[in-house]
Amino acid sequence: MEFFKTILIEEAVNIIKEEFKDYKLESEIVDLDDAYDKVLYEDVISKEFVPEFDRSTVDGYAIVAEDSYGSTDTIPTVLEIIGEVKMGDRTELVVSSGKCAYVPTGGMIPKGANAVIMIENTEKMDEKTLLVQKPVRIQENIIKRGEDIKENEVVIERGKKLNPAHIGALASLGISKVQVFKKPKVFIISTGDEIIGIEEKLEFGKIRDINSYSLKAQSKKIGLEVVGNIIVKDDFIQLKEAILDGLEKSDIVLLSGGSSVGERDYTKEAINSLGGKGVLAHGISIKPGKPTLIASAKGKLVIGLPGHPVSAMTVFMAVVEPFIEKLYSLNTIKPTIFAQMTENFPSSAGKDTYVFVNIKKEEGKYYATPKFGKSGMITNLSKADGYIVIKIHEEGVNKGEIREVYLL
Ligand SMILES: Nc1nc2c(c(=O)[nH]1)N[C@H]1C(S)=C(S)[C@@H](COP(=O)(O)OP(=O)(O)OC[C@H]3O[C@@H](n4cnc5c(N)ncnc54)[C@H](O)[C@@H]3O)O[C@H]1N2
Ligand code: MOO
Repeated sequence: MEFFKTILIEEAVNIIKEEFKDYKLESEIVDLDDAYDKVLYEDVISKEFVPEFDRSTVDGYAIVAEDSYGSTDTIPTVLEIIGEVKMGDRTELVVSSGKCAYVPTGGMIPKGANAVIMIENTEKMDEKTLLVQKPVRIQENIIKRGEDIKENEVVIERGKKLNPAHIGALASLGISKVQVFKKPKVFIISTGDEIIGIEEKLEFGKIRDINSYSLKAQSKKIGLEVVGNIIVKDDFIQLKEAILDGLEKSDIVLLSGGSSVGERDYTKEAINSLGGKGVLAHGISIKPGKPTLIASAKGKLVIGLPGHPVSAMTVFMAVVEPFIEKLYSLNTIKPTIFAQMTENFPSSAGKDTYVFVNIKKEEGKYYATPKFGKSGMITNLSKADGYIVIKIHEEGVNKGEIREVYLL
């Protein structure tokens, strides 16, 4: 029987990046309302200043700041109120020393004024007279023209995954259509005689198809479009046809199950029968997830993930995600925390070990407790808060050690 020679995770990722370096994502124009979580295709360059005019950040009186110097409750400065700025209107008022004008929050600063004193730091004696009871600095409570965004400034760079704040920035510039990367398409195949659809009756010996669903969700999470999924039996012809169908409909085919070395593990054979380069690597130094296949069929990426649900998801995170990030030219910083291990956990010799953990926060400090479940147990992952990676050269992790925990 043929056994696999494992390669490092980094090598696996590099093989994929190198082999598929010519994969280029197309772009599409979408409405701003549909742009959230998509990746920007081109730098957005501002054609305007935001704000277009100097605005007040508070409700108050536009004044000449120097007039207020030394003002207190007991010795206020007396100013003449020359009028009121109307919200949304251009103002023709001109403020000079000894004068002031009322401005609402967001209102235009009249010419001559260089600060706004908050209403609560003043007292209006009558329609024409204001007492200023506190000093303000020059430019205090004013947002200057272009202070937020300048004309010709790169507002958002290509390759940014658009978050709600980006959407707001685009709205501030009146950009209602955005050019984003088209999502790469993925087709998902679950293999195994024992695998049944989740709505089918569960007969003894059968297993519900977890992987199609968890992999679809993981795919969506990282910006892939799932174009289809199917369950196939451990049958060479059926498997080959399913892969061919997947290759026609998508850019990436993900299989799970049948990637090991058992007698009914046809994945490798089926991929190799399609022509092209076929299997590029079989076996990665990762726990869980060692029996992974990386292949090229008809010029497209095919990944054979292990059948165990946690293994399949782990390999997806370790190998598929970095490739998709590269495709999108993304440079995401994964959210992590530093936590103290509450127990020892052994590593597997010759592998990067992914250890799922539960996190507790006590008196401002994080504690991570490793989970000892098996890779066939989905709750080992669904009940976890994060994971740590024990690198290949390390001898496990010790109680009391501080570790970086990747949050799930
Ligand atoms: N002789 C060896 N045997 C095995 C090795 C090895 O190195 N030498 N590696 C083990 C490891 S580690 C894993 S992981 C599994 C991976 O095997 P396969 O990828 O061939 O997966 P299957 O045997 O088809 O399935 C494994 C397990 O997962 C269940 N499964 C499969 N698909 C799904 C699905 N869509 N939803 C839910 N559960 C699924 C399946 O019923 C099996 O229980 O190989 C070991 N063996
Ligand atoms: O490595 Mo397997 O993927 O442990 O379960």
